[in-house]
Amino acid sequence: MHPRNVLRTAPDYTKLAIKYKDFRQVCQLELNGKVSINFRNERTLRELTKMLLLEYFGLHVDFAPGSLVPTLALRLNYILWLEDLLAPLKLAAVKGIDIGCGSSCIYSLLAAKKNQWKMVALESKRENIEYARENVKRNELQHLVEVFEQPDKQSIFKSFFESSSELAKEQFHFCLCNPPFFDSNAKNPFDANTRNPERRPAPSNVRTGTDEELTCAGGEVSFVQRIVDESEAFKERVLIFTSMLGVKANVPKILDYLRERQISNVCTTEFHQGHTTRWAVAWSFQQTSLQIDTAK
Ligand SMILES: C[S@@+](CC[C@H](N)C(=O)[O-])C[C@H]1O[C@@H](n2cnc3c(N)ncnc32)[C@H](O)[C@@H]1O
Repeated sequence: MHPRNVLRTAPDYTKLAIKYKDFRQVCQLELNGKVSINFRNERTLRELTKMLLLEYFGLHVDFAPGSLVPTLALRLNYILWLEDLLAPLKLAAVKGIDIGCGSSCIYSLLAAKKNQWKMVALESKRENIEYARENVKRNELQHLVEVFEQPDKQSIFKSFFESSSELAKEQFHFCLCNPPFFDSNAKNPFDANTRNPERRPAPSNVRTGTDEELTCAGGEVSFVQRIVDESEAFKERVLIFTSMLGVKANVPKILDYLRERQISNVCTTEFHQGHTTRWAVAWSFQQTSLQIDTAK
């Protein structure tokens, strides 16, 4: 985990269960008086994420029924990596784009609340847009986060930059993305595995999220390739383009895709959270060299 991740030290769930009633209701009390958490239960994960966001960041967040429940440790690792990438630029005010913010709007809320970054959160799913806007409002972050309704699921930046939004005229320092992972064209989309079963234990968390949130034609590789394509069209509008990847084997595919387009200012990283590892790629068309691999 990133050295600055507050969840590097395991939270005291027993203390937190005493403090938060809704979280207490999904905890199990062990014979030794400590509480345990069943990470395989969706409701438990919801209450856990809600409670951690409130405890560590004072954020009140709700999720659309059935939608993706984000794990906080991973989202924080991504934000902290972005902080590291941006640090050499010594910017007074940071502006970012969150591609596919989900119903929680978690990345934009964290970026705004933790770092006062100004965020545009793009989302294509109607219900997620409504929840995301409500989450921004509930936390009084409307001055920092604008949720933009993506009218075309095939579009990444185009619809936004060509919209009449005042923010569309601005330049952004970064974009981030947790792309839909599974391939909707596959026979059994959810059979795709993110891990090598011989080397890594089974995931401890239940999978959450609707088909629409988790799948797209071609899976995450196609989605990130579309970000690369559109980054070429909008290279002057965003300084550092980034995306997360759910599978290690997809990292070289994206690096090859970037290389084929002669995009050479590139770096990668790994996000470690317990048994779960994720990867991320960053690229830029500007001169400022990106930090090289910083596995956290
Ligand atoms: C895997 S979820 C990530 C949600 C959230 N960012 C998180 O990490 O918890 C991907 C999100 O992208 C949205 N999405 C898919 N295609 C999109 C597009 N072209 N533009 C904006 N959002 C899109 C989906 O509806 C979904 O909410």
